[in-house]
Formats: sequence, C-alpha cells, structure tokens
Amino acid sequence: MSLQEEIIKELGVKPEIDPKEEIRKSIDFLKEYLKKHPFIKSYVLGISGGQDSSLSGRLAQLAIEEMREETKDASYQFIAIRLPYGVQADEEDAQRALNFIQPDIRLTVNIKEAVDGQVNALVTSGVEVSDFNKGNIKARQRMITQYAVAGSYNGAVLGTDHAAENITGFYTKYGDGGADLLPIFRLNKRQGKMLLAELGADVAIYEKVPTADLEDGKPGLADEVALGVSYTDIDDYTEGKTISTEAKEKIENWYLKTQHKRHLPITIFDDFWK
Ligand SMILES: NC(=O)c1ccc[n+]([C@@H]2O[C@H](COP(=O)([O-])OP(=O)(O)OC[C@H]3O[C@@H](n4cnc5c(N)ncnc54)[C@H](O)[C@@H]3O)[C@@H](O)[C@H]2O)c1
Ligand SMILES: Nc1ncnc2c1ncn2[C@@H]1O[C@H](COP(=O)(O)O)[C@@H](O)[C@H]1O
Ligand SMILES: O=P(O)(O)OP(=O)(O)O
Ligand SMILES: [Mg+2]
Repeated sequence: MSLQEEIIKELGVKPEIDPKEEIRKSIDFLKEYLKKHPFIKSYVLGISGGQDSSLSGRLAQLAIEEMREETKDASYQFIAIRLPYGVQADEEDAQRALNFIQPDIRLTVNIKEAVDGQVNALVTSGVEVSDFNKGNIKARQRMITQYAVAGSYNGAVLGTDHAAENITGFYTKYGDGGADLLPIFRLNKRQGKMLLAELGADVAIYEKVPTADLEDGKPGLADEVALGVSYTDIDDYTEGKTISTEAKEKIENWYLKTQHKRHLPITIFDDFWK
C-alpha cells in the first residue's frame, strides 16, 4: 500500500460525499454519544469565525436541538464560546458565524490576561518565549477555557480537527488538538464547505481564508502560506488524486514530522516512531 493510500485509510476520507448524508452522520454521532453518556448535558466549542468551528458548531446545535425534542429534556445545551486574545480583528466574522450557528448559550472569555500572565511568568523565570511559542500558548489557553466551561456545565468539549488539518498536524498539540469528540473528522476542507453550503451558511463563512491567527507579528497568517501547500492539493491528495510531486512531498513530510501528534504519549510499548 502506498503512503497516500495508508493516510487516506487512517483519516477515513471518501473521494466523493453526499453532504446531506454526512450532516446526518455527524449529528447522529453527537446524539449517540449523549444517549450513551446521560451525565453529559452540553457540548462546548470555541467559535473563531472560521469555517471549521462554524460547521462543527452548527452540527452540534442541531444535534442538541434534536436531543431536546426527542427526550423532552430541556437541560441539553450547546455552548459557543468566543475566545479572543484582546480584540479580535475579524470579530464581525465571528459574529456572523454565531448568527449562523444560533447557539443556545453564547459566552465570551478573553484569553489575553491568562496568556500574558503565563508568558510574563516564563520570562521572569528566564525562559524566552517566541511569538510562535506564544501562539501555541494561546491555543492551549483556549483548550483550558473550554474544559473549564465543560466542567461547569456537565459538558464535553468538541474539536474541529478534520482530514485536511490532521494530515499535516497543523494544530497545537493539546491546544486545539485537545478535545473529547471530533464531529467533522473524516472530511477534508472542500467537503466541509459542501456541508456548510447544504446547511445554508453565508458564502462568506466558507470562503473565509483559513487561519490559525496565533502570532501577534503575523496577524491572520493564512494556513496555506504557513504550510507552503494549498488546501486544493491537500484535498486532492486525501481523495486519492494525483498531485504535483512537490506538493505530495510537502504533505507527506508534514504528515511524517507530526506523527507524534496523532498518538497518545509514547511509551516503551510503542514502535510507530522507530
Ligand atoms: N489549524 C490551525 O490553523 C492551527 C491551530 C493551531 C496551531 N496551528 C499551527 O500548528 C503549529 C503548531 O506548532 P508546533 O507543531 O510547532 O507546536 P506543538 O506544540 O503543537 O508541537 C510541538 C511540541 O510537540 C512535541 N514534539 C515535537 N516533536 C516531537 C516528536 N517527534 N515526538 C514527540 N513529541 C514531539 C514537543 O513537546 C514540541 O514542543 C504551528 O504552525 C501553528 O501555527 C495551526
Ligand atoms: N479566536 C477564537 N475564538 C474562539 N475559538 C477559537 C479562536 N481561535 C481558534 N479557536 C478554536 O480553535 C479551533 C482551531 O482553530 P484553527 O483556525 O484551526 O487554528 C477553532 O475551530 C476554534 O474552535
Ligand atoms: O477552525 P476555524 O473555525 O478557525 O476554521 P479555519 O481553520 O478555516 O480557520
Ligand atoms: Mg481559524
């Protein structure tokens, strides 16, 4: 089996999808988990204004609404959290996403004080913190906040990892990579767009340039610039298509370099890294 075939198998990507079917699959997955774990009453997710959290958030809201309807238990809630670092430059995009999702509960927790406090404590202890490293602290602070909210609302934390992100390991380990359930895992970026279109999202939501927006010095840095490869190439690769040798090598290098992120902490019984 070629590496491309192995990766596609691992990520579970289908070359073609029926968006309606995939929407139903994600909603049913979120509902089934709640039915099996009656003490979990809410799903919690940070909403950035980007494509992935808009899609995951809307799917979660729909799942929760169906749960309320079917069980007549009004305590099921979807909690959307805005997690800006100070003032978010594209705040209106985040508000547009919230208007699309129509979450039961909207919270805003500004992560700036916590992040700056952590950075200052490190610097005071003589540890240098680069802007890049601080970006990962922001992503981890968002994870801490989401788990704190889940802890207060009998909740589980959703993550937005999907095939086109997982393949390159383009997420912060235990930051946005830290979550309980991943409702859009298996979809690539263009398939996520198809689901958003089917759900009636504004085109601006799914045409927004994907960004982690983590570095102070590089605001809104596009994922594709940071990665050096386009989502079109990544999507084609995950659908089994032939892409340029240069793009293929870049994707496979990212995949191999980030293997550690797709495993639980490594023990002496693991040999995937050898
Ligand atoms: N989806 C997004 O858009 C998104 C979100 C967050 C972060 N990002 C991007 O993801 C990247 C995150 O940075 P990163 O990957 O350098 O940080 P990271 O913290 O996610 O991973 C690096 C850490 O992993 C561990 N590690 C590294 N290599 C290892 C290995 N071979 N075995 C075991 N452990 C190992 C080390 O602890 C290291 O500090 C950045 O490029 C950031 O912009 C993207
Ligand atoms: N500014 C943000 N507010 C709320 N939630 C956020 C914010 N930035 C990121 N998030 C969450 O993290 C994931 C990953 O984002 P990437 O753009 O893929 O880095 C995002 O889906 C939100 O759930
Ligand atoms: O995870 P999001 O919602 O920020 O989407 P994107 O990765 O497209 O920025
Ligand atoms: Mg984003």
